[in-house]
Amino acid sequence: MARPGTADPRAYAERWSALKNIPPFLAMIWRASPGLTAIMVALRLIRALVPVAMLWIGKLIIDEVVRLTGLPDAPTSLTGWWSSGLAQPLIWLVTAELALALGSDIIGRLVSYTDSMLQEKLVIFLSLRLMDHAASLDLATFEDPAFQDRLDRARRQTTGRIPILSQVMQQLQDSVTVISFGIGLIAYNPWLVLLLLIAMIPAFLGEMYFNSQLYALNWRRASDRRERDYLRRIASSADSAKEIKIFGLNGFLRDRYRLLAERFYRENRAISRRQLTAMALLTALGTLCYYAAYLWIIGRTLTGTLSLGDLTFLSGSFLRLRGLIEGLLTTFSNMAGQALYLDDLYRFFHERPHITAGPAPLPVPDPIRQGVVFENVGFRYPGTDRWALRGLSFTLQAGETLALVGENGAGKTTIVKLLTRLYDPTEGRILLDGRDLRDYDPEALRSAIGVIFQDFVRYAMSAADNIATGRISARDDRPRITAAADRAAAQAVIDRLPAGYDQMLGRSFARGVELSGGEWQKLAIARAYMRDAQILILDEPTAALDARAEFEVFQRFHDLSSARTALLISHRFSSLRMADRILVLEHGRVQAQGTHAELLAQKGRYRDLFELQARGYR
Ligand SMILES: Nc1ncnc2c1ncn2[C@@H]1O[C@H](COP(=O)(O)OP(=O)(O)OP(=O)(O)O)[C@@H](O)[C@H]1O
Repeated sequence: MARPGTADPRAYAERWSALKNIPPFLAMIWRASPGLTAIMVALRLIRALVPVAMLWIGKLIIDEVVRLTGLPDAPTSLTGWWSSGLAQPLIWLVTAELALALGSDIIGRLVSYTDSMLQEKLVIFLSLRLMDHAASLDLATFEDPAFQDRLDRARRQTTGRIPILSQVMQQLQDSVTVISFGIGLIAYNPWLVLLLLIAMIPAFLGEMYFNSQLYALNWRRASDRRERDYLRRIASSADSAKEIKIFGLNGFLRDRYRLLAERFYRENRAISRRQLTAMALLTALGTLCYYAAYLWIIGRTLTGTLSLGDLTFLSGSFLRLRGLIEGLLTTFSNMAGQALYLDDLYRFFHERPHITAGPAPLPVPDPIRQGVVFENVGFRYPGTDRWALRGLSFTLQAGETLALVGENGAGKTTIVKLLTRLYDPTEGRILLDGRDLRDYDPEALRSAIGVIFQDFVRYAMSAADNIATGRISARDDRPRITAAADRAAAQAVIDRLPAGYDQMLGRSFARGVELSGGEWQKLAIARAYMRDAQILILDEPTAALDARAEFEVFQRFHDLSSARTALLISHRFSSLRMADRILVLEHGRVQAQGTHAELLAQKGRYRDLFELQARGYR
């Protein structure tokens, strides 16, 4: 890693090449709202030409005043001027100047208005794209920390990079203004423009350099920043407040946060200080050049080569040009800096899922006739060397309820992830009705499976929506939601809520009601029933349920799943015994299988675990 503030030539070059990101960004702005973009460009173009027009009319006014006051028989009173009609052209000029000034104000307001509307449109457009794209990616991608960094950066771009829109537009407008002033100046003396450019370029390059340094620093710090944000979040979130209070973790979290934040601050400061001195010198150079040109113009006016009007126009143009070019170069450098960050957004958008439907995916059989077969399946999580599953073979027959049992880390949840194609096996294969899972469309496959994970999501939404997420297309089908709640023994939970099915749940929003762990779990189980899926998977669905609730849930599960293929994961033997068959897993392999009675008779691992649990109840 480069020492903070040290020159990183790669970052400098990257900055220039990042400008290539601007055209696709403009294309996105256009796609976000073609109408507003067109209006914005038109308004800015008009506005761009106003300054030169105003200054030129100003010059004409001064020259006219000088000419009129120099007339041998010039009137001496205002009424005299009025009645003589001599001042008529002057009045027209002043009126034109006034009209331009008023018009420019109005256009300025319109530009701000379209700017902010367009920004809103762009945020919506980018956020929707981000959400859609994130949803299309593999779970493995999400579990990769490098991807997390990229996602974090991209997420910031959806709102953080919005100023680039105004910058690009302003740049366009200012360039047109600069060209219009430049043409005026060149007409008098081309060297003036050259002098101006020479004065500006060092400051511009300096600005570019320091911005690239700051970007490089931010880039390197993405993962630290994520940790910093994470610490701040857990130290101040409702979910963690309980544990942080009880364990007195605040000091520990604060210290870690401060350590990271201060390191970031120090590195930032080092660059900013160097920027301060260097840029002060380079800007002074610009000022010197401006005064050199100013002297030249004054000299030419004294010698009579230029008129008084020319003097105002030229010195005004020069001053405006200097400000404009300076602004243009700084914005350009900023824009190039912002464009670097756009890289992160594009890189995220270019991320592709690997688990996709083949060219001619098979329809998922309905009904499933044979079931699922794991054939010598081995699986390693990406980025790890350890086999989570190895040489795993078993069958889940159609219509049967199969239970998985095993100690923590035995690989139970991993089996579910493979079955739902959140991951593909590293070796071996999984068959559904004799065909590899990869031959089916993953989305169609997932919609045929109802699964509730241990770490199901507690949506800060209404109770009805929390159930409807199991089949969001049936969100308005209240009878279906009620039936699912009933099957999951969740009806009583809903009945106790002040607003019933419409009750907002969780603590995130006003009027939200928090549920107990078991109550949430019942809603999650209802979610699985919403699906009407061919294969039902419950991954430790009853861990938070009390004994009576668990009995009730399983009784219903048993009644309802008699004709349905089901996979049940549980540590509780009371739940396991209702399965048709039980698979005992150990270190990612099948250690034994059979019915509850058969396994007990085998005097193996299952019986040991059963005895251990039973002893606890005696
Ligand atoms: N996302 C992941 N990345 C890397 N390794 C993982 C990941 N998820 C699980 N593992 C590892 O894979 C192994 C199997 O995990 P799995 O979650 O399938 O176990 P389990 O049997 O469901 O355990 P539990 O009873 O605790 O839920 C574990 O050793 C775990 O450390």
